[in-house]
Amino acid sequence: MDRQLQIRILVEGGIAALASVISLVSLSKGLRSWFENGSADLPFLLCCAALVVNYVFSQRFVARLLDTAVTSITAARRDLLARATLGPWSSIQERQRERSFEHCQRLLEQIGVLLPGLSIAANMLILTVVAYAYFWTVSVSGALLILLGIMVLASRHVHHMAVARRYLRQAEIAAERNAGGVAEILRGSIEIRLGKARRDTMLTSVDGAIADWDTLRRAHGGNVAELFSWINVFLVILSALVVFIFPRLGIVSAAELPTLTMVLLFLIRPLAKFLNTVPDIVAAEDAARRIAEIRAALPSPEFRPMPSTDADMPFETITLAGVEYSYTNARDSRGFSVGPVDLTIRAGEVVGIFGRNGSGKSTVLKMIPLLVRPERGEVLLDGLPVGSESLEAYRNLFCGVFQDDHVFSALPQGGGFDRDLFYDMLDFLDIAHLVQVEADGRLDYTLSRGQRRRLALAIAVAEGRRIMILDEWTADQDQSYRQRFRGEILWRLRSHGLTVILVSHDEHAADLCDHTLFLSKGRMQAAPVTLSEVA
Ligand SMILES: Nc1ncnc2c1ncn2[C@@H]1O[C@H](COP(=O)(O)OP(=O)(O)OP(=O)(O)O)[C@@H](O)[C@H]1O
Repeated sequence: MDRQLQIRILVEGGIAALASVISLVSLSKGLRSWFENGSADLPFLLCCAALVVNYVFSQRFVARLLDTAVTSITAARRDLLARATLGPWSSIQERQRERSFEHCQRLLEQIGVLLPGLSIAANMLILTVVAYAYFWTVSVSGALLILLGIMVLASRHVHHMAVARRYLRQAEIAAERNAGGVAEILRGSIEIRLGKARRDTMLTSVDGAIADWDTLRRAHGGNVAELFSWINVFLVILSALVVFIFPRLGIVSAAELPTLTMVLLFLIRPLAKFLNTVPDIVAAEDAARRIAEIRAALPSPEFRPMPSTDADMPFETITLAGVEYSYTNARDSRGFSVGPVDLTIRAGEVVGIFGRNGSGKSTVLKMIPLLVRPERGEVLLDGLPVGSESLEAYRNLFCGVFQDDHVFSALPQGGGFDRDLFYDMLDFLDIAHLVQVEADGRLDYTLSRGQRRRLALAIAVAEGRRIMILDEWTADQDQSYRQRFRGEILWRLRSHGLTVILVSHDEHAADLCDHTLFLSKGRMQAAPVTLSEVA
């Protein structure tokens, strides 16, 4: 929030609160002079004018505060979206596993729900401060005594809020464990239903998190209830002090008592409202702190998106020059290293990457479109390194079907997507009768895993890019389709002018490639006579 806005909010809140107090004081004065002299036009007029000012400014104050908070939440949501779409792929994968994005969205939602109450509480706080300031004009000693009481209450508040913060934080961790466990149960819903031991283990773990959340939230409820009791007792003592004790001690005069009683009654309402909102303020403050922490740990966008990118950018070669990448592994101090790898991909070629499970094929494949950034070596496009300014255009050369592929619920709009070619590909891949495309591009289908990968291939082809990446596309296909892939499908991809980079365990696929790369334990290996010889 910029300083000018802060000042504006404070001034508007201050004017609203001052107008409230003026309206009350003038009403009290007006009533007194009406009873005593039978006329009180001026105070009543003042009261009405102050009420109008109060109406206008408190509305402005709350609306501006809400507006500012909503603007910050919207900015945070857009920032998360930018990081999710433009952040480095490998870090996003990592964060998604930690469910940071989901968590942030939930916290933002939580703040959104608390916002109206918080804005009104802020208005109440200013009102309380102004009403209290009025006390000083009537009785300094009375105001000092009230200050003493407020300080005692504030110390209880600080204590209870520290406890509340601790409970809320621990409850949030338990809720996260619960959500993570339920998500895992849903992902493994088949295995859970087939194995009692597995189900019992998961249930014990998730139920433990539920029990922890239950205990912590109950403790939080007890703590908040105790604080509310303190607030109630304080407000009763405060009223008794001002109305009964102060006049007897001569701290306020009998003439001032009606005005003070009115201001007091008026002060108690916003004070109670504000104090009761404090747990929500703590919860919102805690959520905002967690959001700030999560956002600081989330990777920033890798590049500035371009207004438009040439979907058909020509290229001649892509070269991996001595690229290397290492995974650190908490359980294995050696981790896993891939490279150095040298590979040149020429436009129009079919390039195959082969090797056993865990030999680093997918890692090399992801280094080609720079989804995984090599720690050493370079990726060159037509002999030139790909800088962050050309990263988006470079990545736009690629489409593909990856091992953990995702078929979006709707077809891409624009960007060179060829609907006719898509329908043609559905037909070519024998799934046209199983896929329905709605008028708005949404896809409606029920497909087996192998068929879903055919749909992913149809979409990728229709996207009209220059390079197709296929990571073990045939792994889920039946024998006849594997054969078809080696013949017809690969031929069809070539006929569309596509450069194909494929990872495969299929012995026969190597024969169809113009260029091959064999990997063993992350290192390049000379071409073996048969694939089973790859070490
Ligand atoms: N995100 C990661 N963090 C840590 N290690 C990883 C990660 N991804 C892969 N690895 C490790 O890197 C090695 C190579 O993985 P990669 O997926 O590149 O192999 P692959 O040859 O494609 O295997 P497969 O044929 O089974 O798909 C594996 O041993 C794996 O443990």
